[in-house]
Amino acid sequence: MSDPFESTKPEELTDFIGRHFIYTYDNGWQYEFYVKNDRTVDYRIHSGMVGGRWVRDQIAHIVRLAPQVFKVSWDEPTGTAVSLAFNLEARRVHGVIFFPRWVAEAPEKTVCFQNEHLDEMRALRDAGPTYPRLVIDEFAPITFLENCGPDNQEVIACAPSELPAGYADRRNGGN
Ligand SMILES: C=Cc1ccc(O)c(OC)c1
Repeated sequence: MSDPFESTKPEELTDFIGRHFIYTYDNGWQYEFYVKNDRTVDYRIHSGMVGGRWVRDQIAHIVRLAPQVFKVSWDEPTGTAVSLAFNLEARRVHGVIFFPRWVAEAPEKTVCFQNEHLDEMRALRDAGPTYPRLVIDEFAPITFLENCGPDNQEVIACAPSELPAGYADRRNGGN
């Protein structure tokens, strides 16, 4: 902590692991995100360019940048790269997503429960085209936040469309 450039110690992630979020980017895209453990995230996309898509057990790089500020980064089987900064104190996320060209051209090809289509996604990634990438960065207020503990398999366990009506509006924050 005295050296801001030292890497994150496991105990510095305990505040973050197990957190379950819903947030809506300023462009209207709504995401639900669960920090399963220090290397793994699950998510569901409620609306936006790839609304309906959901993913479990995505391996990610997770670090603490400052007290209550965490960064989560990963590269998906589709070739889409994502980096998210969570500010728990301010209840705000900043997300950056780098879409390969083929996803920008046909986002619907990625709308599925990805875990059941991993080989297909890698084949589409390898077929491309990859460039030019579509880069989108946005802020999002966190409208729902709870702690579900680590390695909870019930948090992200069904498609967005299978959730009870109004689930994504279950707010516990003023934003
Ligand atoms: C593509 C996945 C994904 C998951 C959570 C996010 O907040 C996100 O923001 C761009 C993207």
